[in-house]
Amino acid sequence: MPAAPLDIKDLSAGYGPTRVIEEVSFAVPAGSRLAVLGRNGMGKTSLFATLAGQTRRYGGEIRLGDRDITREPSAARALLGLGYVPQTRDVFPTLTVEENLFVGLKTRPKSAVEEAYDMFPRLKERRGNLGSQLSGGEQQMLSTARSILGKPSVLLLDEPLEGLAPVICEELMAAFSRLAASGDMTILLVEQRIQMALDFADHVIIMERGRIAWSGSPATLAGEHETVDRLLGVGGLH
Ligand SMILES: Nc1ncnc2c1ncn2[C@@H]1O[C@H](COP(=O)(O)OP(=O)(O)OP(=O)(O)O)[C@@H](O)[C@H]1O
Repeated sequence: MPAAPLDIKDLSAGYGPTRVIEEVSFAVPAGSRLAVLGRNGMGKTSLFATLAGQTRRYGGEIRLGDRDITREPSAARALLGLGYVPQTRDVFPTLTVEENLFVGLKTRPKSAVEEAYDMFPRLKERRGNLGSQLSGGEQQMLSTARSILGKPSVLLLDEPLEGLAPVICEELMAAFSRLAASGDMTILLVEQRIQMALDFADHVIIMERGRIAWSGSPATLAGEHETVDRLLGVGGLH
């Protein structure tokens, strides 16, 4: 599937009676890279979970390409091209690394797992190990690789660098950039390492208490020290 645009209008959602996403609207053009930033607890993970159909929606609309997916259940959204790598590392503990990757292939041939091994040589070394035997960083790689193998048209990455060594972070961000640049995927990224997110993204939104408090380009944000201090915390850019 080629990259698709994502269009969000007036989206409000939460958990049971608790609303944590409030009238959020934004559009992400096909093949572009959006960074979603904000301090802890401001709603970044909940926004992605809402896009993936895993929270209770109170109102608003989500369009993926030319389809309205607002009322589609989570599994249908995945089939329609929405890939989601949650912060909680979605690894099957009793399957091997390779079996985990096979699950991500959907209808693609098994030989396509080599794409994951090219991206993460570490996974190739551990292809016969069980998911439960991997380190946190390896689980992170596996969860990300499995989603990418499904060739989603829009990929939601919630803190994909957590637990990874700096050199691997840089390789991974470069790989994400290539996926977006090749027109294969539209990528939305939640990341605490703000500078890395800004280097990657072509557009940024900052969330505060479930709303979008700021939206603009990485270059503009880098010059707005007051915004960075207020919405991301002093010393936010590093
Ligand atoms: N399962 C849940 N049930 C009820 N409230 C929740 C649940 N998950 C998150 N929340 C609340 O929703 C709000 C937003 O949390 P969320 O995890 O989306 O923020 P975040 O910006 O991703 O934070 P972090 O950077 O710490 O991951 C918080 O007030 C949080 O306590």
